[in-house]
Amino acid sequence: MTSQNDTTICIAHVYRGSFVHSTRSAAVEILQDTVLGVDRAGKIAFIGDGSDLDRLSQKWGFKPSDVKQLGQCEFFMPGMVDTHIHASQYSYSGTALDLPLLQWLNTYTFPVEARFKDLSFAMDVYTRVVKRTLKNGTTTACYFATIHTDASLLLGQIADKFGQRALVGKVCMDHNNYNYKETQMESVEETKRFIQELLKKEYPHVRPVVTPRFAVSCSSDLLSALGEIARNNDLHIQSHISETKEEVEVVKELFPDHKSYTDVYKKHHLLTNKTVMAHGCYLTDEELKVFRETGAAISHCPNSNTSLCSGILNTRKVLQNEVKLGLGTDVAGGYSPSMLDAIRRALDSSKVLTIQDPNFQTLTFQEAFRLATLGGSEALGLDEQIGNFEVGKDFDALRVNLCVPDGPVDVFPGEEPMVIFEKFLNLGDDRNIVEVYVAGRRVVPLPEK
Ligand SMILES: Nc1nc2[nH]cnc2c(=O)[nH]1
Ligand SMILES: [Zn+2]
Repeated sequence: MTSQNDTTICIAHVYRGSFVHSTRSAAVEILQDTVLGVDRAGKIAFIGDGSDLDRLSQKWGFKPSDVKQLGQCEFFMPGMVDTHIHASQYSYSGTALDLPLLQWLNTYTFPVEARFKDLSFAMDVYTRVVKRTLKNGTTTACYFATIHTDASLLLGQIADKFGQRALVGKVCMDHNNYNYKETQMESVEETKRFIQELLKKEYPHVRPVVTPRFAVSCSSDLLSALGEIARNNDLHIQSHISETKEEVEVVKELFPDHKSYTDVYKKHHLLTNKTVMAHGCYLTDEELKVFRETGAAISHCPNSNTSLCSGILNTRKVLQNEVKLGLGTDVAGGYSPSMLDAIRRALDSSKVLTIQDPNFQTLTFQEAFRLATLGGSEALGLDEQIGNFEVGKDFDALRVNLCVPDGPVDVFPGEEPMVIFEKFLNLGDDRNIVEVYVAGRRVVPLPEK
């Protein structure tokens, strides 16, 4: 189906059925019996009412018989955005959750990350994490790799091959107690090489992100150099902030001339409207104000925060301060690579705050869904392109079917669309995510072999 209309847009696919998404004004909007057309470039060309199909087909030059009709238990939702995931930690996800952060890094994380010097190990782990997250509905991932440039480039290549939208960061760190680190000069030179080589590939949906690991493992000179690289190349930045109390204390000792942890990043030009900082459990109101002013975002990683006993992010306070907020799995501090898990853990951790203070306004499931989709796109500065179903955005979408044979969810007669949707968020899994699209390309089911 490739006919042209008078605006010369070629419609590649048309879908009819229910579409569930967030908008700026509604955490969840359910569009029933809706028709959505995707053009050859993978962008949403039109959205209309099912009753208007004949007029739409004439206007856009497609045959009504070419329309793909969704089933009764099916709907489309936007692809999920994992704003913080360590691809290099995927091999031990689901294990090693018995130590606090700084000990956990030295005991489990650094020895595994050091292995990515070996490109065949990198190939195996990175292929598996990209496939696993795609199957679970992550259409966009903001990845930490390791300090190794070639393995980090390989992650970009693999994301491109399987069609995942990705920001990929070569990790930078020039001091810690362990033997897994670079000199400041290596870190800077290799970051420049990584950016140059990744951009040279011209992958349509894979971009580099400047990645100081965190202030604990980076010298002031390294942080400054990375801030400058990001500015000179107009790049995204990612790091960690205020995840644990102990870490906040260490940063105070390392950077005694700075007002706060946030101030350390701000003074090194690392807080911009393309920055995403993971965790932020212990940020003060004053620090949140700096986030809002700079346009920097927070990635809320609730599974990790609980699994490493790090803390609880007060998401309500972050939202009230109008700081951009997305969700992250933070594999492997978070044990699950699934963004559905991140939604559930975000709800759980918010409920814990309500248990502690009954006046605390618990996050709703609709709000958690928004964080996993549109919120994530805002946090990564990609909301002009992805995050919901708006004409002109890329078609990044999950086709969800709650009635798959032997699936994890039972649907009963007469259940309302919002109930079916809530069941998917709380009970669904990858068996229900029957198709995944990134920029109009179907990437799940995964290619055979
Ligand atoms: N959760 C988590 N926090 C960090 N802080 C610095 N590095 C890491 C990491 O790999 N995981
Ligand atoms: Zn992390």
